[in-house]
Amino acid sequence: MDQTALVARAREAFARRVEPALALTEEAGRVAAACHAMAERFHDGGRLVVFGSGEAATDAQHIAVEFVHPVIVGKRALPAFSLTNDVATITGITAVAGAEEVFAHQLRHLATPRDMALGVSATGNCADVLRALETARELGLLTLALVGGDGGAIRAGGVADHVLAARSHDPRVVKETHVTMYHVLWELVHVFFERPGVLTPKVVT
Ligand SMILES: O=C(CO)[C@@H](O)[C@H](O)[C@H](O)[C@H](O)COP(=O)(O)O
Repeated sequence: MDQTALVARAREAFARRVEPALALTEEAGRVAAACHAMAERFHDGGRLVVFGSGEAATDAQHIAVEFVHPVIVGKRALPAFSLTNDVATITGITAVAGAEEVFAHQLRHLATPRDMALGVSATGNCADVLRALETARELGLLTLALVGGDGGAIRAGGVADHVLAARSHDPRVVKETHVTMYHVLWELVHVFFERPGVLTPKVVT
Protein backbone atom coordinates (compact mmCIF):
# COMPACT_ATOMS: atom_id res chain seq x y z
CA MET A 1 0.00 0.00 0.00
CA ASP A 2 1.62 3.32 -1.01
CA GLN A 3 1.87 6.40 1.21
CA THR A 4 -1.14 8.10 -0.39
CA ALA A 5 -3.33 5.08 0.20
CA LEU A 6 -2.10 4.84 3.79
CA VAL A 7 -2.94 8.49 4.41
CA ALA A 8 -6.38 7.95 2.88
CA ARG A 9 -6.85 4.92 5.15
CA ALA A 10 -5.89 6.95 8.21
CA ARG A 11 -8.30 9.74 7.20
CA GLU A 12 -11.08 7.21 6.77
CA ALA A 13 -10.32 5.64 10.17
CA PHE A 14 -10.55 9.05 11.90
CA ALA A 15 -13.69 10.00 9.96
CA ARG A 16 -15.36 6.78 11.16
CA ARG A 17 -15.06 8.12 14.69
CA VAL A 18 -16.65 11.54 14.06
CA GLU A 19 -20.32 10.46 13.99
CA PRO A 20 -20.20 8.49 17.28
CA ALA A 21 -18.43 11.44 18.91
CA LEU A 22 -21.05 13.90 17.65
CA ALA A 23 -23.83 11.52 18.69
CA LEU A 24 -22.59 11.94 22.28
CA THR A 25 -24.39 15.28 22.47
CA GLU A 26 -27.64 13.35 22.20
CA GLU A 27 -26.64 11.41 25.32
CA ALA A 28 -26.23 14.67 27.29
CA GLY A 29 -29.62 14.39 28.99
CA ARG A 30 -28.99 10.80 30.08
CA VAL A 31 -25.46 11.66 31.23
CA ALA A 32 -26.73 14.62 33.30
CA ALA A 33 -29.43 12.46 34.93
CA ALA A 34 -26.85 9.78 35.74
CA CYS A 35 -24.52 12.40 37.23
CA HIS A 36 -27.21 13.85 39.47
CA ALA A 37 -28.09 10.37 40.75
CA MET A 38 -24.38 9.61 41.34
CA ALA A 39 -23.81 12.94 43.11
CA GLU A 40 -26.72 12.21 45.46
CA ARG A 41 -25.24 8.77 46.29
CA PHE A 42 -21.78 10.28 46.91
CA HIS A 43 -23.53 12.91 49.03
CA ASP A 44 -25.07 10.14 51.14
CA GLY A 45 -21.71 8.44 51.65
CA GLY A 46 -21.99 6.01 48.74
CA ARG A 47 -18.96 4.66 46.86
CA LEU A 48 -18.57 3.97 43.13
CA VAL A 49 -17.85 0.29 42.34
CA VAL A 50 -16.72 -0.32 38.76
CA PHE A 51 -16.25 -3.51 36.74
CA GLY A 52 -15.78 -4.88 33.20
CA SER A 53 -13.92 -7.69 31.41
CA GLY A 54 -10.98 -7.67 29.02
CA GLU A 55 -10.35 -4.14 27.79
CA ALA A 56 -13.27 -2.96 29.88
CA ALA A 57 -11.33 -4.06 32.99
CA THR A 58 -8.84 -1.30 32.21
CA ASP A 59 -11.72 1.17 31.77
CA ALA A 60 -13.01 0.13 35.21
CA GLN A 61 -9.62 0.92 36.76
CA HIS A 62 -9.37 4.18 34.78
CA ILE A 63 -12.80 5.31 36.03
CA ALA A 64 -11.97 4.42 39.66
CA VAL A 65 -8.72 6.41 39.66
CA GLU A 66 -10.43 9.42 38.03
CA PHE A 67 -12.78 9.68 41.02
CA VAL A 68 -10.52 8.63 43.90
CA HIS A 69 -7.42 10.49 42.68
CA PRO A 70 -8.58 13.30 40.35
CA VAL A 71 -6.13 14.33 37.61
CA ILE A 72 -7.32 17.92 37.99
CA VAL A 73 -5.50 19.43 40.96
CA GLY A 74 -7.78 20.77 43.70
CA LYS A 75 -10.75 18.60 42.80
CA ARG A 76 -12.26 16.60 45.64
CA ALA A 77 -11.45 12.87 45.79
CA LEU A 78 -14.58 10.70 45.82
CA PRO A 79 -14.63 7.05 46.98
CA ALA A 80 -14.37 4.61 44.06
CA PHE A 81 -12.80 1.22 43.45
CA SER A 82 -12.63 -1.38 40.67
CA LEU A 83 -13.44 -5.09 41.07
CA THR A 84 -10.84 -6.00 38.43
CA ASN A 85 -7.65 -5.51 40.47
CA ASP A 86 -7.30 -8.54 42.74
CA VAL A 87 -6.12 -11.55 40.69
CA ALA A 88 -6.31 -13.89 43.70
CA THR A 89 -9.96 -13.00 44.32
CA ILE A 90 -10.84 -13.09 40.60
CA THR A 91 -9.20 -16.46 39.94
CA GLY A 92 -10.52 -17.96 43.17
CA ILE A 93 -14.12 -17.02 42.42
CA THR A 94 -13.77 -18.06 38.77
CA ALA A 95 -12.29 -21.44 39.70
CA VAL A 96 -15.11 -22.31 42.13
CA ALA A 97 -18.21 -20.32 41.14
CA GLY A 98 -17.45 -19.69 37.46
CA ALA A 99 -16.52 -16.54 35.53
CA GLU A 100 -20.09 -15.23 35.48
CA GLU A 101 -19.96 -14.78 39.27
CA VAL A 102 -16.62 -12.95 39.40
CA PHE A 103 -18.05 -9.45 40.00
CA ALA A 104 -21.44 -10.42 41.52
CA HIS A 105 -19.70 -12.32 44.35
CA GLN A 106 -17.49 -9.34 45.16
CA LEU A 107 -20.49 -6.98 45.16
CA ARG A 108 -22.32 -9.21 47.64
CA HIS A 109 -19.39 -9.07 50.06
CA LEU A 110 -17.83 -5.65 49.44
CA ALA A 111 -20.69 -3.26 48.52
CA THR A 112 -23.47 -1.63 50.57
CA PRO A 113 -26.94 -0.52 49.38
CA ARG A 114 -25.72 3.13 49.48
CA ASP A 115 -23.16 2.43 46.74
CA MET A 116 -23.24 2.71 42.94
CA ALA A 117 -22.41 -0.12 40.54
CA LEU A 118 -21.05 0.88 37.13
CA GLY A 119 -20.60 -1.92 34.57
CA VAL A 120 -18.67 -1.45 31.30
CA SER A 121 -19.41 -3.71 28.31
CA ALA A 122 -18.77 -2.67 24.71
CA THR A 123 -21.25 -5.24 23.37
CA GLY A 124 -23.71 -4.94 26.25
CA ASN A 125 -23.64 -8.74 26.40
CA CYS A 126 -20.75 -9.45 28.76
CA ALA A 127 -22.20 -12.14 31.05
CA ASP A 128 -20.23 -11.31 34.21
CA VAL A 129 -21.14 -7.60 33.89
CA LEU A 130 -24.82 -8.45 33.31
CA ARG A 131 -24.84 -10.79 36.34
CA ALA A 132 -23.16 -8.15 38.49
CA LEU A 133 -25.70 -5.46 37.52
CA GLU A 134 -28.56 -7.84 38.33
CA THR A 135 -26.97 -8.52 41.73
CA ALA A 136 -26.33 -4.81 42.39
CA ARG A 137 -29.96 -4.05 41.68
CA GLU A 138 -31.08 -6.84 44.07
CA LEU A 139 -28.81 -5.32 46.75
CA GLY A 140 -30.30 -1.81 46.28
CA LEU A 141 -27.29 -0.12 44.65
CA LEU A 142 -27.74 2.55 41.97
CA THR A 143 -26.90 0.76 38.73
CA LEU A 144 -25.24 2.31 35.68
CA ALA A 145 -23.92 0.80 32.43
CA LEU A 146 -21.61 2.00 29.66
CA VAL A 147 -22.44 -0.02 26.53
CA GLY A 148 -22.23 0.13 22.75
CA GLY A 149 -24.36 -0.68 19.72
CA ASP A 150 -27.95 -1.51 20.71
CA GLY A 151 -26.92 -2.08 24.31
CA GLY A 152 -27.29 -5.84 24.09
CA ALA A 153 -28.70 -7.90 26.98
CA ILE A 154 -27.83 -5.18 29.49
CA ARG A 155 -30.22 -2.69 27.87
CA ALA A 156 -32.80 -5.36 26.91
CA GLY A 157 -32.80 -6.78 30.44
CA GLY A 158 -33.41 -3.39 32.05
CA VAL A 159 -30.78 -4.19 34.72
CA ALA A 160 -29.35 -0.65 34.88
CA ASP A 161 -31.03 2.53 36.16
CA HIS A 162 -28.87 4.53 33.75
CA VAL A 163 -27.65 3.13 30.38
CA LEU A 164 -25.20 5.29 28.43
CA ALA A 165 -24.60 3.97 24.91
CA ALA A 166 -21.86 4.74 22.39
CA ARG A 167 -23.37 4.83 18.94
CA SER A 168 -21.13 2.30 17.18
CA HIS A 169 -20.81 -1.47 16.76
CA ASP A 170 -17.02 -1.23 16.40
CA PRO A 171 -15.64 -2.15 19.87
CA ARG A 172 -12.61 0.13 19.39
CA VAL A 173 -14.82 3.15 18.61
CA VAL A 174 -17.18 2.21 21.49
CA LYS A 175 -14.24 2.16 23.91
CA GLU A 176 -12.89 5.49 22.68
CA THR A 177 -16.36 6.97 23.11
CA HIS A 178 -16.66 5.47 26.60
CA VAL A 179 -13.51 7.32 27.71
CA THR A 180 -15.12 10.62 26.70
CA MET A 181 -18.35 9.62 28.45
CA TYR A 182 -16.75 8.79 31.79
CA HIS A 183 -14.58 11.91 31.75
CA VAL A 184 -17.78 13.95 31.30
CA LEU A 185 -19.51 11.88 34.02
CA TRP A 186 -16.67 12.80 36.40
CA GLU A 187 -16.84 16.48 35.35
CA LEU A 188 -20.59 16.81 35.90
CA VAL A 189 -20.57 14.95 39.22
CA HIS A 190 -18.12 17.57 40.45
CA VAL A 191 -20.34 20.37 39.13
CA PHE A 192 -22.95 19.21 41.65
CA PHE A 193 -20.41 19.44 44.45
CA GLU A 194 -18.91 22.75 43.45
CA ARG A 195 -22.09 24.74 43.26
CA PRO A 196 -22.60 26.13 46.78
CA GLY A 197 -25.54 24.68 48.62
CA VAL A 198 -26.16 22.01 46.00
CA LEU A 199 -24.53 18.93 47.42
CA THR A 200 -21.64 18.42 49.85
CA PRO A 201 -20.53 14.82 50.47
CA LYS A 202 -21.49 13.55 53.92
CA VAL A 203 -18.53 11.83 55.59
CA VAL A 204 -19.87 8.50 56.83
CA THR A 205 -18.02 7.46 60.01
O1 LIG B 1 -11.17 -7.14 25.62
C1 LIG B 1 -11.23 -7.86 24.69
C2 LIG B 1 -10.15 -7.98 23.68
O2 LIG B 1 -9.01 -7.29 24.11
C3 LIG B 1 -12.48 -8.60 24.40
O3 LIG B 1 -12.20 -9.81 23.76
C4 LIG B 1 -13.23 -8.87 25.70
O4 LIG B 1 -12.50 -9.70 26.52
C5 LIG B 1 -14.53 -9.49 25.41
O5 LIG B 1 -15.19 -8.75 24.47
C6 LIG B 1 -15.33 -9.61 26.70
O6 LIG B 1 -16.37 -10.48 26.49
C7 LIG B 1 -15.81 -8.26 27.18
O7 LIG B 1 -17.09 -7.99 26.67
P1 LIG B 1 -17.43 -6.54 26.06
O8 LIG B 1 -16.92 -5.50 26.98
O9 LIG B 1 -16.75 -6.51 24.75
O10 LIG B 1 -18.92 -6.53 25.94
